[in-house]
Amino acid sequence: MGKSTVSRMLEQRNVPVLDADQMVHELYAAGGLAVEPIGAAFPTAVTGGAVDRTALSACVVGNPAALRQLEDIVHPLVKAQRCLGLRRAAEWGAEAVVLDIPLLFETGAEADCDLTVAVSAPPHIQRRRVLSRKGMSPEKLASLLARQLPDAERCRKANVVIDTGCSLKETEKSIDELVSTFPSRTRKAYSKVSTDAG
Ligand SMILES: CC(C)(COP(=O)(O)OP(=O)(O)OC[C@H]1O[C@@H](n2cnc3c(N)ncnc32)[C@H](O)[C@@H]1O)[C@@H](O)C(=O)NCCC(=O)NCCS
Ligand SMILES: Nc1ncnc2c1ncn2[C@@H]1O[C@H](COP(=O)(O)OP(=O)(O)OP(=O)(O)O)[C@@H](O)[C@H]1O
Repeated sequence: MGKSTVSRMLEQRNVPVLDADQMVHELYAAGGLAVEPIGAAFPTAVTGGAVDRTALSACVVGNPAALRQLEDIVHPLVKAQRCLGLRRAAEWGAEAVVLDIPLLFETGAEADCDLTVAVSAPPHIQRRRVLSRKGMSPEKLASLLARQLPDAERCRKANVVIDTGCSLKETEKSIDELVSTFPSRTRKAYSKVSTDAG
């Protein structure tokens, strides 16, 4: 739907973003906290001390119970990382942080949010974009979509909907409008931290 693209646009405007998918990547890398429990639950999914996403996908795609089992391992670890990120952002003086979460309403994470934003595109555009990706198949798409709220319901629940069924330039404009509603200290604080961090 363009969630990561919108996240990048927000970061370019100096808004701090905590990206759940990226956290999962870190948790699955060698030394990551998810490697051991995933190895215990799905032995074929760990190779060379890291999670092999293709092998893990094969274990959970088309198997809702296995996907839930995986989520029970991963989601608490992601939540802990998120709390750490939020604490750090508060120390920096950020007044708002964007949480980029694929399963926001599905996991109840919206309870931690003051404002919710759904990134949405018409189904035929979503399908075309997703299926053009390496490693994606109609079966995998169906399996992941089955776990997600229907788009119309997600949009109904969100406070703001960003429609990405348009040009990137038009989406940039929507993001400018959205960011103009955020507290200005968020942007200033984050620019300072980015500089401090080198
Ligand atoms: C199933 C896995 C191995 C597939 O990995 P792969 O690299 O092939 O795909 P990727 O992670 O990019 O996901 C593809 C799309 O599915 C979405 N998605 C990811 N996990 C889930 C899930 N549990 N339910 C529904 N959609 C999901 C992603 O946001 C993305 O849009 C991976 O997504 C995973 O480990 N998921 C479980 C962790 C999870 O729930 N992550 C999302 C929120 S923290
Ligand atoms: N107007 C638009 N807004 C956002 N993305 C667009 C737009 N037009 C085309 N795209 C393209 O659609 C794709 C969206 O992919 P993106 O990774 O952002 O989606 P996502 O929802 O984060 O998916 P995932 O959660 O699977 O990573 C990108 O290749 C992006 O360039």
